[in-house]
Amino acid sequence: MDFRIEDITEEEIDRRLSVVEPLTDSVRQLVDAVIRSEVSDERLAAAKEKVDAIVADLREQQRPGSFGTPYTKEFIGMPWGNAAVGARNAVAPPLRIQRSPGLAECEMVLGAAYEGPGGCVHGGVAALLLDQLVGEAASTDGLPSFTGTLTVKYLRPTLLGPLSARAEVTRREGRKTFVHATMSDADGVTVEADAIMICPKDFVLPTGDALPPAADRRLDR
Ligand SMILES: CCCCC/C=C\C/C=C\C/C=C\C/C=C\CCCC(=O)SCCNC(=O)CCNC(=O)[C@H](O)C(C)(C)COP(=O)(O)OP(=O)(O)OC[C@H]1O[C@@H](n2cnc3c(N)ncnc32)[C@H](O)[C@@H]1OP(=O)(O)O
Repeated sequence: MDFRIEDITEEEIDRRLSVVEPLTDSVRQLVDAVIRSEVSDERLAAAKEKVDAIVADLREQQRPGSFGTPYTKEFIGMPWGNAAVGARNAVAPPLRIQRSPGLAECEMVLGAAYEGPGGCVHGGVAALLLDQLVGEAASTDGLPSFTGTLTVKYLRPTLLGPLSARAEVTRREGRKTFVHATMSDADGVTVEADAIMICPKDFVLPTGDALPPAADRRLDR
């Protein structure tokens, strides 16, 4: 696992985010436009050439492998490649997660890129987002934890559009944290999930440093 330390200031994090977040948002727009475009085949083929040119430009300098999750020395996480919340990852829906001890919640608008059954949110996308939230709820207050078991119950179809989600720690038992999560539309809960989150045995940071107290850790900016 990649938890490298990158010794940069909060100002530098903000500067980097101010460059990459608008780019990521434009790529999200591109994904949505490709799905829903009704322009001619010729214009679609021309768009491919333009996109290929941008990809070639960006590939001139690439890091090997994935982005990983660097932390600053102050333990601010930069999970910018993360599939659910990565600031550089257009696959991740645009989320702003609010965190408080044992709780993580967010509002979002899921569009065409997140479709499963026609007009509805893909069940795997709902599970992805709830998995992220249960991880954050468990890790903001207590031990950093990985998902051991995630049980997802789809109560009724979740229509694409404005949604909210929430995860709350219900109980802790040693290294295990139990979390309950829901996704809701304007009419109430559509998906609920229960997770057993586990802090790995003898957890130490790869740097060898002791884990800082929960209050001093921030999952991102
Ligand atoms: C500031 C610096 C912070 C550094 C960051 C560090 C860590 C980062 C962690 C979190 C990051 C923060 C936020 C996260 C946000 C989102 C996360 C998204 C969630 C994910 O996307 S995460 C990826 C998917 N996830 C995995 O990739 C896990 C793969 N797996 C393993 O890494 C091990 O398998 C592990 C660790 C799960 C257990 O390993 P282990 O050796 O510690 O377990 P052990 O045998 O000692 O069992 C101890 C007790 O847990 C019970 N138990 C064991 N396994 C269980 C299971 N699966 N389900 C239910 N209960 C289970 C036993 O029954 C026993 O219970 P009892 O004590 O009652 O007997």
